[in-house]
Amino acid sequence: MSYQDAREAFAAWGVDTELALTALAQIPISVHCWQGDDVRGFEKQQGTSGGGIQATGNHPGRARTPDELRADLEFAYSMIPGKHRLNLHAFYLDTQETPDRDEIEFRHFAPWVEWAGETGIKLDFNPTFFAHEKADDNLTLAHPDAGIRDFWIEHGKRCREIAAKMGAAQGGEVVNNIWVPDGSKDNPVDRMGARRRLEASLDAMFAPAHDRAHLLDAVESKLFGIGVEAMTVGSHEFYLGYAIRNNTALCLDMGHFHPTENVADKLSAVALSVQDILLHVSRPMRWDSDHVILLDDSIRAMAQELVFGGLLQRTRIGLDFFDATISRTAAWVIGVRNMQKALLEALLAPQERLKQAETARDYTTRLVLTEELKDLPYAAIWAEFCARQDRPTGALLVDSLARYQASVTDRG
Ligand SMILES: C[C@H](O)[C@H](O)[C@@H](O)C(=O)CO
Ligand SMILES: [Mn+2]
Repeated sequence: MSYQDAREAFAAWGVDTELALTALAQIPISVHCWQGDDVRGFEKQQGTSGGGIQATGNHPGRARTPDELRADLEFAYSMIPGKHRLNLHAFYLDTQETPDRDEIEFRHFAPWVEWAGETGIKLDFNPTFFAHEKADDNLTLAHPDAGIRDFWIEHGKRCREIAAKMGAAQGGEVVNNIWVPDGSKDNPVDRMGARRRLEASLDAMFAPAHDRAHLLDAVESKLFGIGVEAMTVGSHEFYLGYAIRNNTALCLDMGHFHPTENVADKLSAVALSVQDILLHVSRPMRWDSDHVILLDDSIRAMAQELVFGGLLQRTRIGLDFFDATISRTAAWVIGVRNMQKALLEALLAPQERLKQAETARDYTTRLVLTEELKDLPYAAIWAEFCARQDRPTGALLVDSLARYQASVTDRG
């Protein structure tokens, strides 16, 4: 179907496709660097992946150096319409030096900052509280040993400083998201002690003030991980309270709740108490398995809540998945484009009409509408969005992804 025909089909429902296309072009997605190398990072001394997160698979083409990762990212962005961001983890530093986590500085990320300036791809940041000998027992900020807590507090402080400097360099806000793996494999007897230690460590880490225009602190909760099945210290309730008390952003990772929970439903609930929200859009399969996101009901529901709830302005959309069984660059492209497609569908919905039916308690009309809307020609609008930004769709996309993958398969 042509764009013009599709545009008329939506106009018949009172929807202006041009407005939707303009809105979609303004939604940045923070692409997670760690899909490119299976969450290994570029420190000279490598630890285990740790923290209950693990990429599985051995597809050829893993980025082994910062240059390879940047090349892969540039290719991925060239397949994705719109202007997006890069979410960098601290252990992706790019330097010949070997600073420990409590010694990293802004200069260790200079090549990334330079690249961001050249490409216009702005950075977000994350401290790395895993893959390190001082995190081997899945305790960092909540560790009973004050020396280990201090080590990680220093890491967190330095990351906040680095992120704030990145923000100053790129002229805007950098999200610095904190996730710690801390928890307990078996039933603990002093949950309160662990949570008090985590709270005190976070307080110490957040004590230095930074310009809010350059730094947005976020905290990420989790239900459980491999090796911390009995308790995660930084649970949802813990961080929801912490974010409210301390005015930080709250990060909701779609893989960090019970598999039957509807994470989209949480957006409007937490938005009443928390100003800024960060999403880690992911696809858990039976557990926090971090599969590449599909254009499925969970993603559609998330996008609809963002749009219908008027939450786009105060939500930063980041992705979090890593699959080493398929082309890593294709994984990025598929995942980001699926998030965009879900947002486009939500932007193309006759929102007021749907809400009117619900307010009038006319649930029959609401149901007829939601089901009939599924037949609208979204693909033609998406194809137009890609065409206007010179991005491929369909067979052309498949060919481009395959060609790039073939060019990196001989990496050792
Ligand atoms: C690498 C990320 O920081 C990590 O995936 C974290 O965000 C997470 O979700 C841990 O389960
Ligand atoms: Mn996450």
